[in-house]
Amino acid sequence: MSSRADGARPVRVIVTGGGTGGHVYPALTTVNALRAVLAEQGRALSVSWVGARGKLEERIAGEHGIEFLPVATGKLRRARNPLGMLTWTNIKDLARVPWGAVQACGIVRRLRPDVVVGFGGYVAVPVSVAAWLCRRPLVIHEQTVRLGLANRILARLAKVTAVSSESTLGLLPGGARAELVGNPIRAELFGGEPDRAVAALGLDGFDRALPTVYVTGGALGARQINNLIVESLPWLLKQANVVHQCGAAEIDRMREAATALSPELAPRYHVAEFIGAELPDLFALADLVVARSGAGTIAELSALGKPAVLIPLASSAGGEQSFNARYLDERGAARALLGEVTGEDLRAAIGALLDDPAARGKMAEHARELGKPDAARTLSALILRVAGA
Ligand SMILES: CC(=O)N[C@H]1[C@@H](OP(=O)(O)OP(=O)(O)OC[C@H]2O[C@@H](n3ccc(=O)[nH]c3=O)[C@H](O)[C@@H]2O)O[C@H](CO)[C@@H](O)[C@@H]1O
Repeated sequence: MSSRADGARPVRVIVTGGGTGGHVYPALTTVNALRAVLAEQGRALSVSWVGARGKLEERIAGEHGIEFLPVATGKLRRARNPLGMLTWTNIKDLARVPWGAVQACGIVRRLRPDVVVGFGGYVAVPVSVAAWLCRRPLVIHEQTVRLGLANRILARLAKVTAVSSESTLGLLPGGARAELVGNPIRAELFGGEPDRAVAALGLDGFDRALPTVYVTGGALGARQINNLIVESLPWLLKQANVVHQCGAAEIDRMREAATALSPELAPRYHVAEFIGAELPDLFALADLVVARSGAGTIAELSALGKPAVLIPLASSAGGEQSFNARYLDERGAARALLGEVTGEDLRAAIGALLDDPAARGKMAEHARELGKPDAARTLSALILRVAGA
């Protein structure tokens, strides 16, 4: 097995990771950046994505012409049943991990990648272990400020753990090598145009003299945020237009709630289950964002310099979303609403920012200071260095 990529043939990379947008989009963005960097050097990329069957990564890899290879995977849960014992599901999931590692070993042996890059999610565990067992160089990317459970284990096996935030550097286990790169975000997010969002989403009823608030619950939507917004809509729409991404499971309930709005306010409200290709333009249109504080969302808000009110998912692994939200809040880059959030809390936070464009401007500036718009290229350079390319 050759240990270094030579100049003549394509650089062979296995990426792995998935489950949610927070892992999948950084992986996709990095593949695109690797392709671009290598093309500038007149070289090609040969890439395979190892993920879990039926999850977001399979669809996204397919849509972007990336070879997809499935392996078995299971959730590594810390929580057990109330008696403190492992449940049957825990045991089944645990048993799938070594089987996934056996499958992943077969893939790594066959493809002989120059480097394996893990972006987190349960599926990254067996594939990263396989890279280590087969002595292929491993790079781990951590999106969150806190180090996830899987990546804390895998960091010891990796040549380099690439982190998104400076404060993560101190959290790595002894012996692990870390470099700060940021969290890769899709290049197209930087090219948004407000007027295109109005046309693409059909926002003709919006009052363009008023600010626009973009509400997002993360790729799947967030019931808590949906409830808070529905309760606050009659107040909010008097002073702003609202685009509300609510998740597929809640779209009917949200449309039903919107029928109660007065004819004067209703045209200022647009609800969607998911924002696809319109996202760059919508970010450009938004004067304020109300969001969950998943790592992908906060990386985007920072890189784009968007003022935000963050409502973290309190039960995210290790309270990671609360940590993210607090991190931005302490740096003046967002307003975090922690613990039990009431409609009144949300209205106070939104109202303070809508009434004060200068405060929004300052918040946007602080957000931009934390942003790392070059993360994808920095990470690509690191990956190619580890690959010996
Ligand atoms: C519930 C859960 O476990 N969440 C985790 C998950 O976040 P999750 O994947 O839910 O959220 P993130 O904020 O990290 O990423 C969401 C991504 O989806 C995109 N998007 C969202 C809505 C939409 O309509 N269109 C769209 O494109 C966002 O722009 C972003 O790129 O992985 C993150 C990264 O490890 C973690 O920080 C989160 O705690």
